[in-house]
Amino acid sequence: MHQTSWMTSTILNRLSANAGMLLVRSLWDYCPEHMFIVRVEGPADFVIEAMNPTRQAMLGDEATYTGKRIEQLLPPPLCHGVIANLHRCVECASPIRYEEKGGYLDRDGICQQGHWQTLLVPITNQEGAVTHLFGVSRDMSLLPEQPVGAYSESKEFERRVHERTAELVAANEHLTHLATHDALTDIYNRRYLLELAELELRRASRYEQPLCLMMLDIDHFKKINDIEGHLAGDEALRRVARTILATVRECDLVGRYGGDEFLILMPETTATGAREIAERLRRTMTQTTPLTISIGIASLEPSDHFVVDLIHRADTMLLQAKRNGRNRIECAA
Ligand SMILES: Nc1nc2c(ncn2[C@@H]2O[C@H](COP(=O)(O)OP(=O)(O)OP(=O)(O)O)[C@@H](O)[C@H]2O)c(=O)[nH]1
Repeated sequence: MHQTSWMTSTILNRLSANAGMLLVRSLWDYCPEHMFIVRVEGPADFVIEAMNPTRQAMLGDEATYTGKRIEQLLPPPLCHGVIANLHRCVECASPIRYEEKGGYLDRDGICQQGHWQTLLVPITNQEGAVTHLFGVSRDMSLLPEQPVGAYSESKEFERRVHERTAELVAANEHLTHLATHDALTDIYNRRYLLELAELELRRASRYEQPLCLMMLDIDHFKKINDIEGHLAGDEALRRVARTILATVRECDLVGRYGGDEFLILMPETTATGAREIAERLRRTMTQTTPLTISIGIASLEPSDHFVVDLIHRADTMLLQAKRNGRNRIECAA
């Protein structure tokens, strides 16, 4: 098996367990390459378990990273590329090499462009299942120093390639943002939210975790358009989006479903928890804006196979909230 072949090789085989541990520890602590360990929670679900000091120096303290999922730490589209490679390594259950580029936030929260060459090694349990992935990444943005005066043309060429690559990466990120976000409110658009929601639903079903969906709609929104004009209507939609983002948790997925309807998918949240968040949102909306909202909540049931099942129940509850007088919350039992 790949994962044990190095253990049986010559010199390591002669080391005592303690010396072996010291060797691993020295490599981890002093290696100038980035090292990390990721826990495999599902086919497309990966949690950071550890990062060596080199990686922490670039991205932030271990405490900021450990226990977090890749998509919580890296912005799209970089996180999609990373998850795809992690998934590929789990699928083939053998080491893979790849290059990745993209924007990320450094330890000071500043957006940087990264370029890494990574070796990913699967770690299996006794049953042969891949439980963790060990990665070593070389930071390709750290180009080797060249002698002063020499290769100036190639340096200039490299500088232009870097500049061009950075422009392309930025343009690519911009296009990805346009394709995944609603142009008016800048929250997720319907298509992308539903795509993410299907993944969340599969994950929650598989691990039997609670999941709730909130559908909300502005009360008498048509009147704002009719009386104050469409620009005022647009501003009301942006305001609702901002209020939602400021009220829900970071891991909740917020998107515009269409018109004045918004969806909020809340992972690891029970119906009771969702009702509390919905009540907070309803109250904040009435206290900080001239608007009121109605909310329908549905929680994941074992018979749900697709997000549309949840949407259907949340929509029915929303309709009930409207019928029962608006500015209220209804939750599917
Ligand atoms: N300004 C603006 N209006 C929009 C946009 N998309 C949809 N609308 C309007 O949103 C309104 C939706 O109204 P409804 O949800 O059907 O009804 P309502 O007035 O909110 O009434 P209740 O939902 O029953 O409380 C319609 O007038 C649409 O024209 C948009 O992007 N901008």
